[in-house]
Amino acid sequence: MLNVQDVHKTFFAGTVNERVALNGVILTVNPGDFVTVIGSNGAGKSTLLNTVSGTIIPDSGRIMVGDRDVTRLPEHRKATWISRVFQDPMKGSSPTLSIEQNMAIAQRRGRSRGLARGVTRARRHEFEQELKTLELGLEHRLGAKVGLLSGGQRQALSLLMATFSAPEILLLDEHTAALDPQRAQHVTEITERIVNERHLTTLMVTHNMDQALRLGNRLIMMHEGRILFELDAQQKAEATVADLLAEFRKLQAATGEPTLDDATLLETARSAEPAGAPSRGAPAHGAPTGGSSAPGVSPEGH
Ligand SMILES: Nc1ncnc2c1ncn2[C@@H]1O[C@H](COP(=O)(O)OP(=O)(O)OP(=O)(O)O)[C@@H](O)[C@H]1O
Repeated sequence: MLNVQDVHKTFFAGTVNERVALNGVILTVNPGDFVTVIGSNGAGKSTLLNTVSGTIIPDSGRIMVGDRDVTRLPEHRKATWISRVFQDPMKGSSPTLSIEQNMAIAQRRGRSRGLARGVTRARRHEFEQELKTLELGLEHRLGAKVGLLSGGQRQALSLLMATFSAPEILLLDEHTAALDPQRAQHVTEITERIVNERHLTTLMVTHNMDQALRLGNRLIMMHEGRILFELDAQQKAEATVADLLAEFRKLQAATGEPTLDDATLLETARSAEPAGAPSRGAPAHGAPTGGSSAPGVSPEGH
């Protein structure tokens, strides 16, 4: 379980460049929950993931993984419990090592340091079985250098490696955003399967509204460092991309600032329903989150 308790983070506090990135985030992700995270530009989505993973230490508040207080632990100390897949397919694996060497390291992650000396036949067989599930033919290329793989193959491998050690928390940071639509779709399907099969407790940031609605059992929308509203599984099932876009537009009207960046518009254009399609009755005013500092979806409250 992940428990984010009233976390605040301000960059360059007290200077002209001050940026409030997290402004009292309260979030409980229960075991097996798959929470998708959307939000306006600079809403604090990445900073939230960074504070959970340990890349950034919050100014105040607490982050608990199970009953451990991990607020001030650096990233490498959290690696046993928290895994992350980044947007950049180049980040999750070592290009100069083979697929099996990368997998061997991933398997040992958080347990001991250094490169596994050799890969036993049993482990190789295990790796092959794991790779088969990706349906990319990588099980036949265990000795190939990872640098030779395509972005999509590499991202699928990163995802597999990130989930190898059965992390208590899986963080997905726009992990399909850099892929072309077809590969993004494939990695999305793999994500859904792995998370479900392994019952992983997952937090996924995405600019793709369709993906945010289709995947997971909860959705949160962030704005200005807070969780503005949350949809539960039922509400998510009933909501449409058009409903989510309407929420962004409401925010834009209230703040006078653009809330949708190019990445979101592009991703959304790919997946949005035809203009004028009837809403499936989305809870346009999503349920207030259990601990959200925002009273509901209404931007007027901010
Ligand atoms: N390392 C940093 N140094 C200074 N300011 C930062 C840093 N990281 C984030 N910020 C600022 O904190 C705020 C939140 O940024 P963050 O990247 O978390 O938002 P986001 O929701 O992920 O945005 P986007 O969807 O546009 O990537 C922004 O104003 C951003 O400029």
